[in-house]
Amino acid sequence: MSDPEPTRASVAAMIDHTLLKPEATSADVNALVAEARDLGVYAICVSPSMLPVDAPGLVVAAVAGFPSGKHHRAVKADEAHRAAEFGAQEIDMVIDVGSAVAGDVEAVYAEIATVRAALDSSIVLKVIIESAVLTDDAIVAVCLAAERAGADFVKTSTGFHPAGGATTHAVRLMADTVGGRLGVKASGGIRTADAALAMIAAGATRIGLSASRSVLDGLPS
Ligand SMILES: O=C[C@H](O)COP(=O)(O)O
Repeated sequence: MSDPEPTRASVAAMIDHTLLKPEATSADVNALVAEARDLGVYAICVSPSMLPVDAPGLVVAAVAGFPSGKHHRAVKADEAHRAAEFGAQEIDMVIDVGSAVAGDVEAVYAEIATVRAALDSSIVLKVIIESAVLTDDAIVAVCLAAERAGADFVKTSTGFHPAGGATTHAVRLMADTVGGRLGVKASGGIRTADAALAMIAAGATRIGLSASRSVLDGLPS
């Protein structure tokens, strides 16, 4: 039997409603929380400096090593640990993409494992791989390293890289590699309902969006 057609509510339940702009203020975060409630999304995702966030009923995610990933692994681990202390239930960490490009998968594994070790096992760890700058082989290798290091999700993109964000090709490859064992989060540049539905059809189990309202407004209720 085929899966039921996604609805506004079912897609909302997969969304991390995201605000990661450098110029974001506390008032902007409060507005994000209010909109998240109104839209019925799963989680909000913010920068760690904006924690704690008063958002009862919503999962709170924060990023680590964002957006470049060019932070020492100990810094990412400390940032993730502190974010969890300040209420984050999920951490979206950026890998050192250069290590992945260079084929140094063990370096990528080591930094993910370092962040994982800094977090209670109840904290969901998502690994941002910046798929737009990786070859297919590198995407597969990094996804397998993330699984080995104890990540819960692999995630396509920061949304801040000039090479681009999520593609259905990358999501499908990531889902084919670790789907069913790890979640797959599509994020970066998803602006329409059709784009979100294409990501879900390709295997995404979570969608990261700053444009949550306009995406959901394009779906049937
Ligand atoms: O991590 C999530 C992304 O930053 C969201 O990107 P977006 O603003 O292109 O939706």
